[in-house]
Amino acid sequence: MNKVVKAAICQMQVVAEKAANLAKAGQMIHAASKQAQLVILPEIFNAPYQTDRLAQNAEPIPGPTTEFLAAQARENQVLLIGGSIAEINADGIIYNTCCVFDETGKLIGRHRKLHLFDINIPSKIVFKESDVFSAGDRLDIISHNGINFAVLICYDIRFPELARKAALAGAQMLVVPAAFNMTTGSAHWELLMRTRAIDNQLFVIAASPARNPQSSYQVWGHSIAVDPWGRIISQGTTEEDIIYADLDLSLLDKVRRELPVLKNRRPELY
Ligand SMILES: NC(=O)CCC(=O)C(=O)O
Repeated sequence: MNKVVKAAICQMQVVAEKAANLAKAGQMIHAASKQAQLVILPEIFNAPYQTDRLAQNAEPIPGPTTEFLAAQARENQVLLIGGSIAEINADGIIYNTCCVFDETGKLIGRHRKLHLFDINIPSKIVFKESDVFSAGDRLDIISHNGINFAVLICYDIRFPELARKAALAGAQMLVVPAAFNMTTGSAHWELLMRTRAIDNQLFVIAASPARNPQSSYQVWGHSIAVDPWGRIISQGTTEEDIIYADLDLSLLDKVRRELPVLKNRRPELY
């Protein structure tokens, strides 16, 4: 296989007004489409990532935000990993959900966050996603134009079994809409993305929002693309920006051939 995928991460600043977030996402997707075929948005890109604001911004799928994303994918001819939104289903259950659209605007994949971000680090950060969200219950491999990938949403990346399951099911890349915070982001963001890439010898592409001083939840930023050897291909700062990365899928075969850790596993022992 010798295929280079041109990816773009839209590290957009998320503000209070949904219309402004959609407008910003649209501008960034359009700009990114000039150079990239795969475009990624961050977690909860259409509304503030605050537990007291998520339910009021929840939408059905299909709904206004996913219709907007479908149109963006179609008009800009990109494979669009639509960050995530608060999804409300017919029973009133709310999920943190990523939708993936192909270049015709067709919904080709959906991932509901599997691990809810409930943490309490005294005098640093308390966050309880489970006050609002219910957890998803499945992991899918999405295949499109010879690219196989899994979507993990933010906190999902901390669970090595999940990433391993995706790799063993054929994922060549983990795409991670995210919104790490200042405390855990500074400690673990880069390490986790690089570790999952090394563990599983695949690409990891993680999209954060840009930092917004007005937000109650301060994001870490530093959107990142990592190759199967664990090298950082490109990384953002805390500012709004589009981060580009060329993903040479032939590297995956090379790394797995030369250092065959996936083949050398002894799953019967652990
Ligand atoms: N939105 C999230 O899931 C945040 C995850 C996070 O910050 C972490 O440290 O994990």
